[in-house]
Amino acid sequence: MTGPSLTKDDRQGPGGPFLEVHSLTKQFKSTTAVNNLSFSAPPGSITGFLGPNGAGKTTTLRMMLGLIQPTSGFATVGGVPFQTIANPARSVGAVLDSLSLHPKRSALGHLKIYASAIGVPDARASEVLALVGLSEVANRKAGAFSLGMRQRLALATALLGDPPVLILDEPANGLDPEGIAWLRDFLKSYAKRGGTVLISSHLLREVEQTVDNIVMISRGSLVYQGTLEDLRASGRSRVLVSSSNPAGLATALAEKNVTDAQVLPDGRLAVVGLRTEDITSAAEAANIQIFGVAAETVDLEQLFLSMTAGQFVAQHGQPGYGQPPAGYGPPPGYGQPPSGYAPPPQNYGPPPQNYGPPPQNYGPPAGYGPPPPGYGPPPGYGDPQQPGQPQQPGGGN
Ligand SMILES: Nc1ncnc2c1ncn2[C@@H]1O[C@H](COP(=O)(O)OP(=O)(O)OP(=O)(O)O)[C@@H](O)[C@H]1O
Repeated sequence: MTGPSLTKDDRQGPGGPFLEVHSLTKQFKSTTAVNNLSFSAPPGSITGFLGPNGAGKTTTLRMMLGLIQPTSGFATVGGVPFQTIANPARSVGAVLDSLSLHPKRSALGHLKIYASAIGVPDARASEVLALVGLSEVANRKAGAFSLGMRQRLALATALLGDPPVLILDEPANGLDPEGIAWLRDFLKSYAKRGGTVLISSHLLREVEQTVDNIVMISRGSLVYQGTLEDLRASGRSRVLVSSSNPAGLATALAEKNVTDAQVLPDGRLAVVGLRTEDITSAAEAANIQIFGVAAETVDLEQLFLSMTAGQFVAQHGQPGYGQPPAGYGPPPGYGQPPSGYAPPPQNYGPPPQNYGPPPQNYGPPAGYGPPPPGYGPPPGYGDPQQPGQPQQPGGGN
């Protein structure tokens, strides 16, 4: 990595620049796609930018790269506003859309064209092909490439300027498990050398093995920013207790300083932070009979779905949801929100009546299936001048 064209007093980490977003907002007529969003991606690590479909990820990335104009707010690389960076392709490598290739042009030929456009020597084209493992097919026509090979070629294009920052929109889309494993290793070694990586996904599971940090959004607003480790810790196990007196048991546990115990709609008490044997001994001491105890672990995907569930409530227009109750946060019984958990947006609706702890076979919330008819990129989405081209930052609005 040669380093970007930034000034000396840039916000640099030990190995590379911070990527930062400051109060970004984007309004498309009546749609607020991104709402006062701030976050940062530190160098030397991989940050996952997560949110359900339509949450505002692509819009955010496009604003960060100067491809569309924010309604307000701005993004910086190493402390420098993106628009003022002298040679953006050498500072930030980005892949937003799937690559549009001339089918008769070879992979090497394609890269040479981009190399000359950003002013790097032709030899760099062969170097990046090697980096993404495509040297053997350098002269093969791109029209015959699989989706996975096209993804690699798009990445190679982003790497041409040897940038210290990579921004990839849903890079795992269409990759088989082997391709995902390859991408993970590639990004990890890039970050290990000091690079700053931001990758978006609508599936936490897809990037769980790859990312170090998480920025989670729902309906354009931040719901969590922090380490994956902290998010995991917040989804820690709980114990579900059936007893003769759930409220009495909660009181008995509170006397032992366990305040994270809540009575569920089915009458069981959900307790976080105490071992089963400690719960039963507290029950015995309080003369409460225990009928059954079940330990439950919440997985990350469940947590992700519960933290972004408000988006679906709003999107699918379920009736009767007014303002959120005070202090609305993650579902009851799931312990304290993770340290980076942000308060829900103002217009975040309350959970549906039956919203509670996810059942054992908890799946996506209702409506999380196929998008409603007609859902898709809105008209005018994308860059009309260069449909599907790898995004060379700094384009028009
Ligand atoms: N050019 C546009 N004109 C009008 N609305 C838009 C435009 N671009 C995006 N939107 C709307 O903004 C919201 C956020 O869209 P965006 O594509 O940024 O979400 P996303 O999180 O990237 O979703 P996905 O994972 O499906 O790509 C959506 O409601 C979308 O319909």
